[in-house]
Amino acid sequence: MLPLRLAKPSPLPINPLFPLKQHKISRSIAPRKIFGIKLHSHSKTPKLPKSNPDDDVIEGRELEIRGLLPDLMPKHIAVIADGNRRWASERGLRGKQGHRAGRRAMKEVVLLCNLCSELGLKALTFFLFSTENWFRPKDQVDFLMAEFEDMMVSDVEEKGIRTSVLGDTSRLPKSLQKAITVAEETSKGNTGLHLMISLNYSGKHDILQATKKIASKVKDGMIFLEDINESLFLEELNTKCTEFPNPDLLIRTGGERRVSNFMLWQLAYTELFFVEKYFPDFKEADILEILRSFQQRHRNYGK
Ligand SMILES: CC(C)=CCC/C(C)=C/CC/C(C)=C/COP(=O)(O)OP(=O)(O)O
Repeated sequence: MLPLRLAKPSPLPINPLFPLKQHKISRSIAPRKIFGIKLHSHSKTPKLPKSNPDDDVIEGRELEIRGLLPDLMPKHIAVIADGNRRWASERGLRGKQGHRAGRRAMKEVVLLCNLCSELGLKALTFFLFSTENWFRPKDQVDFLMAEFEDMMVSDVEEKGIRTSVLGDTSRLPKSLQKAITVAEETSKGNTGLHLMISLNYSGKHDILQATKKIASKVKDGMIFLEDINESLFLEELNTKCTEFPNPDLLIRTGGERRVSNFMLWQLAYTELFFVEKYFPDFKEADILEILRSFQQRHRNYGK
């Protein structure tokens, strides 16, 4: 595991798909809103701005996205967005302000990953509320629930993004459950990035509930014991809503180096990146640097 301290970006790798024109990025495309943030694109799946020979402007972010290698793009990124309260406390702010700042940082990550979907990134999962988080002070839990609901209603407006919630939603406030159902229903046909938000999620619970469903199918004679294998198991996990359930890359901000009961089955061969920064300070440049670093890792899946 790499105790990643975000270092200076390494030189951009040459991208064989964009070898000649990648230094000329057009600004001329009219902006539209994604997740409350302006984006230069028109279509449902965001398009990277096209090169324009008459335009000498270099947009750093687009340039860096173009520098990534589509063949080595992760299909699924998972994020443990940690350190929001510590960020607030160090600034003499209240925890709520830290979570609001985290929400803004989350929008930035979602926006960037949505742009990366054109290069092959398909899914992004945020671990926002664990089954253990219920033990936090009630006013903090209530605030987070209200924020999650607001996020479902206000932020999940982006046309290309599909939203799903992972976890046992039955314990969430009824109004939040309703907002989740609406967000999932209205976005289910979207073909851009698949944003998965873990609420009241526990990796152990996910494995247990899958085991119970499989056991009951065996008991009812719907399947044989011999039918149980990894792919059948995956079909019963919370991540069954995506074609890419196993994250290729996990990012945890906030300096802790553990997975905290998150996607325990799905993380078996995930590349782990631990970032010292608190989540509200986690910016586009950080995720781009991690993507470049990920593309240089050798993955042999134990072979
Ligand atoms: C809509 C909405 C609220 C969006 C995103 C905000 C966000 C990133 C929430 C993460 C929630 C959470 C319980 C983080 C872990 O600890 P912590 O960050 O609370 O604090 P700590 O690690 O400093 O103790």
